[in-house]
Amino acid sequence: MYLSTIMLLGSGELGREFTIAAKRLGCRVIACDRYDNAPAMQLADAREVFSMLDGVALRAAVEQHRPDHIVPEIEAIDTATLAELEREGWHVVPSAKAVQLTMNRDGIRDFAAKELGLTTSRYLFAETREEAIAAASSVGLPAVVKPVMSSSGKGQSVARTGEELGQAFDYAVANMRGDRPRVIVEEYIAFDYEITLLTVSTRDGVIFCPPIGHRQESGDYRESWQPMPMDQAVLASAREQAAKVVTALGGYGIFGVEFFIAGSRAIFSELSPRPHDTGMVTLIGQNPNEFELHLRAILELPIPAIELAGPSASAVILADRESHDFGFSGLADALATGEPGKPVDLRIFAKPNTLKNRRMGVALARGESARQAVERAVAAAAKVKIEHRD
Ligand SMILES: Nc1ncnc2c1ncn2[C@@H]1O[C@H](COP(=O)(O)OP(=O)(O)OP(=O)(O)O)[C@@H](O)[C@H]1O
Ligand SMILES: NCC(=O)N[C@@H]1O[C@H](COP(=O)([O-])[O-])[C@@H](O)[C@H]1O
Ligand SMILES: [Mg+2]
Repeated sequence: MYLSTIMLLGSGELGREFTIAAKRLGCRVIACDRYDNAPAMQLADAREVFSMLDGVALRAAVEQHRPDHIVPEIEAIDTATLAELEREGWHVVPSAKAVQLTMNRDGIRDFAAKELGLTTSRYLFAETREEAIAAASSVGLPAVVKPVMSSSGKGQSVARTGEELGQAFDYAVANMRGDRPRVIVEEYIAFDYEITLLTVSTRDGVIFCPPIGHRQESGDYRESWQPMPMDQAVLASAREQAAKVVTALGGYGIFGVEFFIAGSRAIFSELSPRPHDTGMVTLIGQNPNEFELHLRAILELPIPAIELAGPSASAVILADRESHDFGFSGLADALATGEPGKPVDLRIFAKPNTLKNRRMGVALARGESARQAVERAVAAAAKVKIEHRD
């Protein structure tokens, strides 16, 4: 009855949109996450609640549901179990190697810089405060310090002096995920702008979405826009590097490849072997969107030319504090800002609780230029209010 059975490891907002795409094509979706009622679970055929870092529980869920495709949606997964499952014949998207290398910054950075020769910032890894401070002599100051295992900017800070490097190390270790106190100390790049190049590895070759520009605050994205107007030679360099890395990682699916653009250089930063949060902008302007592209690539279905309706943007809706009883207001005002040819739309993720700065939704808009689309998305997002009742 179903086209295919997909097990999602992680069930947040990205998994929710992926589930919608999969349901539209008649797939069966099993949504897994560490907490019940996660956004994708609300739409899936079945759910399993366990920590994705618990290899025993992960294997049990796979053996119970027997998915055709295991689709990671978050970074922190027991990748040793995924590698074992792949060896036993289960299909891990895009490949266990890609998931394993990208879970930790040290894995993907060394692979990109040393094995593939991509352009990256100068960097060193440190496991003690002293090593972090000593890294300044080769990396330079200011330097960005991040836990090797973290995402969405957690534990990340910029150090301007040796003393601050020590503090940045302590901060990274206090906010890391997992139990390996290891940080990357990397050269601070004073970039002109940064992009996500959504790169799709398909049965028929590698294809690219129009580049997405974004603005980050505290290591997490606030607005993204598409297309980012770019110099063609720099875009060509980013594409070449992205194609090289996704091909080397193996498997089919979409990858969010992040670059800093400084002058004529496209500097590779990191990559997600799955849809990217900044790529939510594709929900309003791009056809197929990033979730549909991921699904089509995984199922080895043909992908038509990627079309962009016009300049588009997304702006996040963040919570300001923790709450377990809350609602939303202002949606009508936000949606009323839509105009013919310049639509405005919303996604409310329906996460069961808020936390300070937790992303609860996103506003989407089109405009005459990317700049105008951003202004419209930001204005719509600002109209949506979270009403706390506790
Ligand atoms: N070396 C650097 N120089 C300048 N800015 C940086 C550097 N590294 C990171 N940043 C800034 O911090 C942001 C987050 O960094 P990065 O993507 O490495 O972290 P992350 O926690 O993996 O984020 P996510 O998982 O949301 O992509 C970058 O998008 C960029 O704006
Ligand atoms: N940058 C990675 C990213 O955006 N991941 C997305 O956020 C969810 C976790 O949200 P939460 O922390 O609010 O539970 C993940 O499940 C994924 O959809
Ligand atoms: Mg990033």
